[in-house]
Amino acid sequence: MAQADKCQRPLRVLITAAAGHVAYSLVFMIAKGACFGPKVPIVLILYDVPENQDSLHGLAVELNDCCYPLLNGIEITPDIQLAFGNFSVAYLLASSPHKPGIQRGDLIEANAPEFKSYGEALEKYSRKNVKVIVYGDCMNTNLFICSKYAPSMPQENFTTVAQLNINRVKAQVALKLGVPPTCVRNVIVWGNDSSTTVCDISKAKVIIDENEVKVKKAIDDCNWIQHELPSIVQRREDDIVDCQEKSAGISAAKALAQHTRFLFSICVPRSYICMGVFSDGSYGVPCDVVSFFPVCIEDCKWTINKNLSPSQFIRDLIILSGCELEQERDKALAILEG
Ligand SMILES: NC(=O)c1ccc[n+]([C@@H]2O[C@H](COP(=O)([O-])OP(=O)(O)OC[C@H]3O[C@@H](n4cnc5c(N)ncnc54)[C@H](O)[C@@H]3O)[C@@H](O)[C@H]2O)c1
Repeated sequence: MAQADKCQRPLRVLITAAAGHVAYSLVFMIAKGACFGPKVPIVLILYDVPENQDSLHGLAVELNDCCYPLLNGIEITPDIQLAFGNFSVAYLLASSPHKPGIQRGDLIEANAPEFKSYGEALEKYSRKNVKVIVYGDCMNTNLFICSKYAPSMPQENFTTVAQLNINRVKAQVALKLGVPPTCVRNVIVWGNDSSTTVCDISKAKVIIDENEVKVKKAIDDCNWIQHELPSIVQRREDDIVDCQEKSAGISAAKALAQHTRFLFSICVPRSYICMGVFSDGSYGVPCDVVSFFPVCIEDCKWTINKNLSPSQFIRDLIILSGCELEQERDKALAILEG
């Protein structure tokens, strides 16, 4: 196994809502090298509300007891200035979990002030070259708000995570075709992370009996592809919450780890990569919203992949999801600015 580089300065990684369910799985992924690779030493900065500092202490004890060679330190704080004052990568996890019966508007209302305060803290206390990964319900709108209140921070520094949606599509396609999910590639998701997320398998391929074929051809069921598959993926989080009364934890952390490895070019993908990034108007998505797009990564910098030509059916769905993003952005701004 690769050894941690003892000469390298540890990477300082901030996690917000760190006493929560998603963070509980994520910290172990980071500490064992699943996010930044097996050679990068890590200091974790765990930020949560004062009432949950005991949980953070318990988490730190568990992490220490794992004896991960990469983990060089754990800092725990309810102080936003301390948390945001010295880090290189932040996972800004939303604190309002999805619950049965909760409306999307309620989540926007709960998240907007929190991500405003994260944006203000980034602006005041953080270096301008940090990378910020935003995750959780309404993540694309949360990123928009966070970046708006951190105006001197380049927009390229911010991304949201589309990988869980991609993994969910891959898992369903694999199930339908009776193959392992690793045989499925080139799934794309566009738009918002909501009931309008666009699952696009028009370019996806699958290996069946050692031959790579188009997923569309292998499935050959237009209704399943256009309606049933997106509906399963969009309902997935509700299904999990209904069963275990909390959000997805392990699968969310795995998606965050994959996103990180792509973003920092730690692994070279065999497939399209998708992320939530600021729109430049590509594919008819309005400018000034954050949307899932296929992206290319070079030297840890993303650019929107503009070489794809989605079908008219997919284009219409992307535009619909873009309209929802505009509405959510405007709702969040109205809450914050009156
Ligand atoms: N869409 C999906 O598929 C999916 C999957 C998993 C998680 N999620 C989302 O990810 C987010 C995190 O989920 P979770 O299960 O970890 O939530 P959780 O309820 O387990 O944890 C939330 C944490 O946030 C903390 N918190 C509350 N207010 C805070 C504040 N002002 N500042 C900092 N921390 C604060 C709480 O103390 C708690 O530790 C939620 O939005 C959840 O819905 C979405």
